[in-house]
Amino acid sequence: MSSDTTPPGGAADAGAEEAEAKARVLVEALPWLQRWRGAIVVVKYGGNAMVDDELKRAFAEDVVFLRTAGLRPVVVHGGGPQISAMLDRLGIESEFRGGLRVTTPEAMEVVRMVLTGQVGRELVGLINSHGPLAVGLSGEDAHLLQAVRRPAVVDGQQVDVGLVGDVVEVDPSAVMDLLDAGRIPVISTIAPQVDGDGQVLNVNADTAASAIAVALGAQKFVVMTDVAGLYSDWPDRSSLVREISADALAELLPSLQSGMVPKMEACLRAVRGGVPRATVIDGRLPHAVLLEVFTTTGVGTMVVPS
Ligand SMILES: Nc1ncnc2c1ncn2[C@@H]1O[C@H](COP(=O)(O)OP(=O)(O)O)[C@@H](O)[C@H]1O
Ligand SMILES: CC(=O)N[C@@H](CCC(=O)OP(=O)(O)O)C(=O)O
Repeated sequence: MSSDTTPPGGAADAGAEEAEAKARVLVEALPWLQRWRGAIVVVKYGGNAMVDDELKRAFAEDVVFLRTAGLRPVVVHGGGPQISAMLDRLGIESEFRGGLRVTTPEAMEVVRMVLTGQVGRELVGLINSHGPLAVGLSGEDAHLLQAVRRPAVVDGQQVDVGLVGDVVEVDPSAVMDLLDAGRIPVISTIAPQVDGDGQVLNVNADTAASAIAVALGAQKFVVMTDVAGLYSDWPDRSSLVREISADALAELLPSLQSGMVPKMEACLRAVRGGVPRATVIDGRLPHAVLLEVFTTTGVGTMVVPS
């Protein structure tokens, strides 16, 4: 409240400036609220946002915000660090080859337990602290995902990595049912093996998320990571890419390394599969999802059709 004892240019002006800045932020969101109303947005939750308690809560708020603003968010989560921690605790060795976890039958039991029983449950709980919104499901539910076994590629050679798969079929009907009921589906990416007699496979969560985005006809696909986005000349920090076409990304892909490869491949597949926008965002930033969806500049690297 203003007071006649406030000096000119003092607290009253500062208060007015702050109010103006807040109003600007809200008004900036208006065209995006209009544009994304009713849109299915698939968010791959991962990286730091999934291990830091404050970032976890901020992410849950973002998803509830999206839903409340009339969008239809679908969350697909990873859990690599949590799987590694549990395997360690149980004294089960775990190594990655060509970016994929070598998955023995014993490790597969842990992958399933951690993704569906731990990471998924925690996220459902965080979202549901805002209301009865989130419902967790795994790729095993209602034929959501089906996969075939795949090898890793190391130095150009195929290497057997055990119970690891690639998604070949998505039946999104269970997810659509939940969306139609106003819920927020939270998906863990365990996939039954095609003709596998009940065998389940460990699939990369970025890749599975993009297959789900395509099958749902999502209008937007967002992948969280722990860097500001894609760098064309990693680790040169001045080479951050704000927007890239699918064709330019396809050209750049062979030169990329490590964890960025499945993320950018996932974005490329999503866009080539008909999703108009795929963005890699910095999950270290609190409320990165809100900033991406409701501001004009967005955050991270956006992949668009060529
Ligand atoms: N061209 C690049 N642009 C951005 N990050 C890159 C690039 N090449 C390699 N990286 C590395 O990839 C990491 C992202 O992959 P990863 O650690 O697997 O992600 P997450 O844990 O979020 O799934 C970044 O933190 C960065 O260290
Ligand atoms: C085959 C394979 O490597 N699967 C991954 C699945 C989890 C995942 O992808 O989690 P992030 O998104 O957190 O990395 C794994 O076992 O770690």
